[in-house]
Amino acid sequence: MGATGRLLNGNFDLSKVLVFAGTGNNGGDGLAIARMLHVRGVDVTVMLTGAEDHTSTETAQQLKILHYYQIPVIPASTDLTGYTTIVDAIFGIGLDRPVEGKFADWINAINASSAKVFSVDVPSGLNADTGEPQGATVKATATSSFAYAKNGFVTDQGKQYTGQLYVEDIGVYLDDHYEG
Ligand SMILES: NC(=O)C1=CN([C@@H]2O[C@H](COP(=O)(O)OP(=O)(O)OC[C@H]3O[C@@H](n4cnc5c(N)ncnc54)[C@H](O)[C@@H]3O)[C@@H](O)[C@H]2O)[C@H](O)CC1
Ligand SMILES: [K+]
Repeated sequence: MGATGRLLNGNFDLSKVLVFAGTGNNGGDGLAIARMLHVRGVDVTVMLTGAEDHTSTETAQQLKILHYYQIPVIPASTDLTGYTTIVDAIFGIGLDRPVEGKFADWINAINASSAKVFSVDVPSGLNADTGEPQGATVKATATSSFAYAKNGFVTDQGKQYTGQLYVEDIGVYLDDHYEG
């Protein structure tokens, strides 16, 4: 069905959606979701955690498309007033250190907001291998994980962060490296 389909399935109030995006490829996936919601008529705003010229190649490409569609892209903030759904695309499997400082402030604001939270691939801050939070960690209403459910999602602790877990087929498999 795809992550965007999970958002469109009726369980989320899409009156005013915020995509909270990091500058890595997890953010790029969030930007693609923002575009797909926008073309379906959803009011979407993007908050970006870093500078537009410091994004990964794929994320830069997605940003270009968002600008073409004139989807608002604003700097990350802890003021999340008015948003009915927040798409968490800050960190995915590239998390490599504890979440601190302004990232922790943003994640704490997401958790404190009254909006439902939909995490892209991994709840930001959760170690996808162990299911241990690495500092501030998003508590999602639902998570769409790409290709397979990460090991950390099936632990008792990990489950508390993913919420409802969906696994999306993106055409990659664990045995992709085998020939024939
Ligand atoms: N790998 C695949 O098979 C696919 C991945 N997809 C998506 O890509 C993300 C992973 O993307 P990546 O760019 O490797 O990492 P992230 O976006 O998770 O983050 C990288 C970014 O964040 C910085 N960083 C890490 N930890 C911290 C921290 N604690 N504080 C501040 N900054 C931090 C790091 O330095 C990098 O700049 C995966 O989850 C999927 O969403 C595709 O979907 C395709 C298949
Ligand atoms: K995420």
